[in-house]
Amino acid sequence: MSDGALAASGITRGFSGAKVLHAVDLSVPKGGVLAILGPSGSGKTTLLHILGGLLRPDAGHVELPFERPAFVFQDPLLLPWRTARGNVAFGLAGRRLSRAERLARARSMLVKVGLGHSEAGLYPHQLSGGMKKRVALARALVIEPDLLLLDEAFSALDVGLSREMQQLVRLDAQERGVTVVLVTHDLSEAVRLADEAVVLSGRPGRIVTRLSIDRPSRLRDDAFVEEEIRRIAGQEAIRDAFRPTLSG
Ligand SMILES: Nc1ncnc2c1ncn2[C@@H]1O[C@H](COP(=O)(O)OP(=O)(O)OP(=O)(O)O)[C@@H](O)[C@H]1O
Repeated sequence: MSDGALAASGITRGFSGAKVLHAVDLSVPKGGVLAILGPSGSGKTTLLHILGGLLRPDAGHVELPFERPAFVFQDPLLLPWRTARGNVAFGLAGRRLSRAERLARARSMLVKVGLGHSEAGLYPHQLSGGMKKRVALARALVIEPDLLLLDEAFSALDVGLSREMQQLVRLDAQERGVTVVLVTHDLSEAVRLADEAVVLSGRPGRIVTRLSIDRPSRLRDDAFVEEEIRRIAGQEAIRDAFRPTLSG
């Protein structure tokens, strides 16, 4: 593919002789949102790292036609010696921007993730887990990525905040045509945000089903999301992947 799509074919990967991913094929059109779902240990994070070029597959190929990929890792990985504002501005370090401009952009992105002036000056050890996650998201968005890779980016947030952050990503993706790949355990997050989802089997992870969520994401209200989850949850592959969540 040469139309700006992210494309992966035959992705296989193991660690110390144990196969974690087997022959995964997927593609995401430019500006599309793909969710990766699957049970714990099915290789979702490994696949995300391969799609972002952080890890090489043992076999297979990834086409990665992007200039500014940004990751939000499961662990926020903030620099402990920098404030929230400093951590976000750090993402802009390579740009030809004055320090004042970098800090101004960082401040404004922190406001978008709901962190005001006083929080912007706090150090990571002074931030709650949810606040750190928001700083990590701001650090990714501030560089105006053309590929955004999210690994459980909203998982430590309460429901309201998680929805707000999802909305922020959705708007950013729509306005700038960002391609987004997100790993999640939360089916409702996938149904709200993604155009397509792939579901991995237990280890070694291979794609057992693909779902498409056809309604434009801005038109997915709570009733649609609930109905779609019911429909999807009826599928056997999804029941297997989400057994602990769905039975709760
Ligand atoms: N760097 C590594 N070295 C050795 N084993 C690894 C490494 N990275 C991942 N693994 C193993 O690969 C398997 C898949 O891990 P991965 O984190 O990709 O799964 P996951 O589906 O994202 O899991 P979870 O949902 O629990 O986060 C696990 O058994 C893990 O222990």
